[in-house]
Amino acid sequence: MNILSVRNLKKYYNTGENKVKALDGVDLDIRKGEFLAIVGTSGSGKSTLLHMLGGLDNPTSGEVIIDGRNISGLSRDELTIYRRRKIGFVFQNYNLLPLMNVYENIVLPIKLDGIKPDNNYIEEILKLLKLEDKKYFMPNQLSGGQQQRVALARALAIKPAIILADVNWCSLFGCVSSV
Ligand SMILES: Nc1ncnc2c1ncn2[C@@H]1O[C@H](COP(=O)(O)OP(=O)(O)OP(=O)(O)O)[C@@H](O)[C@H]1O
Repeated sequence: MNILSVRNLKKYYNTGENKVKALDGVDLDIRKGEFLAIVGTSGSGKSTLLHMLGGLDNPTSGEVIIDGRNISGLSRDELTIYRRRKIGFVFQNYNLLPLMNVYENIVLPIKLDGIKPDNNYIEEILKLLKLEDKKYFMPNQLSGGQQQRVALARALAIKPAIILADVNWCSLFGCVSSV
């Protein structure tokens, strides 16, 4: 079963005289449980694709079907709810709320939905991501990698249909950096 399908997806940006064809007819099928990494040079359209898949921006044309539902047909309000329940996002800058601790950040999307968090499940995720001793730490007390894992924990906590992660190669696979 396909959990995500994309049909002839286009995104053209019009900036004055210049038209940028960031996506020009993308087709994609991803099955349940499948992991797909999209790699490409800077400016090749990865973030644009991610935004279209997550319903964060409207495509020029084409369809995005998540878990059997064509998100192009949803109203803004329906899309907000669908996104919160079905799609886990991990943004490149993590988007953690600085005045909330690790636990509060993780359960925020669940609480926004008016649902009581399943604390046993949250504990499982914290353990899986080696964050159990950081539960009450504030984001600024965490390393970059720990912050990224909190963002992943928050994405997992809603038990989403898909997770969309905008991560860089180094933070995923590790690389030597010099300052
Ligand atoms: N809001 C916008 N208005 C106009 N052009 C845009 C806009 N957003 C992105 N673009 C253009 O679309 C193209 C794709 O950009 P995008 O951010 O998707 O690339 P990317 O592959 O994610 O790059 P990077 O790896 O550097 O983050 C670029 O040429 C960029 O200039």
